[in-house]
Amino acid sequence: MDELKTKDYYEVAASTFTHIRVFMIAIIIATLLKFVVQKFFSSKDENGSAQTIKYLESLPGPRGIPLFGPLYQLRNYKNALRTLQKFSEDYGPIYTFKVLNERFVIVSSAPLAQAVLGTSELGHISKAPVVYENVLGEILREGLVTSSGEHWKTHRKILSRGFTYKSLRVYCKLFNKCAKTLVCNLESVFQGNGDANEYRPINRMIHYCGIEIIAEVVLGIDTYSGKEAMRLYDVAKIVKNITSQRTRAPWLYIQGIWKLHPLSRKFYSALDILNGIITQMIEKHKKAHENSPRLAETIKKGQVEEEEPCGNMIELMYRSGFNDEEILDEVNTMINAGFETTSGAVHFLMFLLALNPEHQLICRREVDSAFNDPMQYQNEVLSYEALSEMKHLERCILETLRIFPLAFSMMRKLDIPLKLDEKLELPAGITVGVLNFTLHSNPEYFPNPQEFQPDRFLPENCRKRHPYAYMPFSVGPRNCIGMKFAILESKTMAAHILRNFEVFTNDKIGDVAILPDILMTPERDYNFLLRKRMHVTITDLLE
Ligand code: HEM
Repeated sequence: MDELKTKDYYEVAASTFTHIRVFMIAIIIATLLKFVVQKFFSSKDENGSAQTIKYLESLPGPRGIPLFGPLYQLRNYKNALRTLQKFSEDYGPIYTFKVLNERFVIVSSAPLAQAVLGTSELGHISKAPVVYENVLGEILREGLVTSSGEHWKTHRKILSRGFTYKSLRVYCKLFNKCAKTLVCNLESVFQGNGDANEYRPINRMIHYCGIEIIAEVVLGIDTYSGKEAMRLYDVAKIVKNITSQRTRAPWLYIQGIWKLHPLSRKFYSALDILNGIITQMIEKHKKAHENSPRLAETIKKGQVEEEEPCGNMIELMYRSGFNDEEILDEVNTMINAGFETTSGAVHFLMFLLALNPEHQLICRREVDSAFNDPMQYQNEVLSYEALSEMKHLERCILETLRIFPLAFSMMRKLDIPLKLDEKLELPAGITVGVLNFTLHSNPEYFPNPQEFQPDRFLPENCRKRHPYAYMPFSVGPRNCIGMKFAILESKTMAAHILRNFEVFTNDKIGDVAILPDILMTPERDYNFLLRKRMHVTITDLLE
């Protein structure tokens, strides 16, 4: 574990650049070889009728440079999201390009996005090839994000039971507990030694709160002990950081190069530790539930209500008859899909509320009225109902995810042809993608898209919008299973922060580049000043 300290990671990452020339040569040779093999020895080039191919060829799109297509235009990593945005503006709602022999079609209108993501006719079309298979596939394997077909369908149905209304009500207590620890941690930073007016990052503390929640909900780790969750945080962070590094360096997608790279050793050691923690928890739960019937059996016997709330997800998986490998894959998936997404959203939310104090004030009024109501705040827990009532805070979260939709690209490899409209059918074999941030900044759907306007999400305004114009959680059969969980968790963290602090920032939106890692990631953490609020609660008065 010691050898996996973040400092070491940066040292190793630095060595990437000393090897860069060797890798550049390797990548050029490898890509040339791949091109030659695909061009001359493979029949996998574009499927579809001559008419479709002609149509695809006629679509606009960045042609870029031979072999690498628009990768050259996207080489400036800090600007890459803006470049993709510009492609949509320049080439319209559907455009195409090729990288090596792979054809990509990108759509950025709501009806076309619906045709891609809304269909269940395709069975469950595979997730995007490159990143999913080569990079994320190593961690998530056959988990929900990366699997397809019957396996996906059965697992999705079972795992959905971990996100029902009854389960969410149970998690609410835990969200509150972890959010209170977050407030204590923030207090110790801003009220401890040092300049009380200094602006500081808070991202690490928000992320730590996120992992505590996931550790307890998914793995059943008791976060009161703190130690286990901290270990999980350290190791999950290393796996994630290295994965991000790899996403930025396409030559590391090539297994031969990756396996020789020093980062891969670090990656596999961290992954082993992560899998070790999960395996330990699986064994623990197996022991604890040795004598209780597996859920599948009890349902058959009609003894358990469908809607029984979930204790934790390992228990749900074990009792539903998943084997150890399946549990490992799904737990890794939930940790990766559920931890940095939500905490990243809270980080962006705090930033946007600090930039828009008038909305911070409206949210705070909502929050205070819940905290001051003994029916809504009992035994130091904001109830599920209280959180559901915080409508303006919810609109601020939705608006935050419009501007920063963390999981920004939904790519699909077509297993069978896909009809986009009456005239156009995309052939099997190509990769089609929807970039939600381009839809979210389309003035046709969101006038003045650069402005923070939570009222866009008032019910009357939502009704007027195409259902596929807004999709931070994707839409359709493969939408985010954790959407309600994420909104409830974000609300709880934000409510506790706003109850205790006034939030300021000295950063501006353009100061920090947003990087297209696996998730949208600010190039550096935003800086905040948190001023402790003085409030007297009804409970205080009664005491
Ligand atoms: C703000 C927070 C979150 C955002 C923005 C988000 C976004 C998304 C998006 C866009 C997808 C679709 C990806 C695609 O189609 O390629 C997705 C899928 C998924 N998300 Fe989330 N997510 C969030 C939180 C969570 C949480 C808290 C969990 C679990 C605890 C979770 C678990 C999953 C899983 C398992 C899938 C795959 C679903 C499937 O393919 O059936 N997510 N998420």
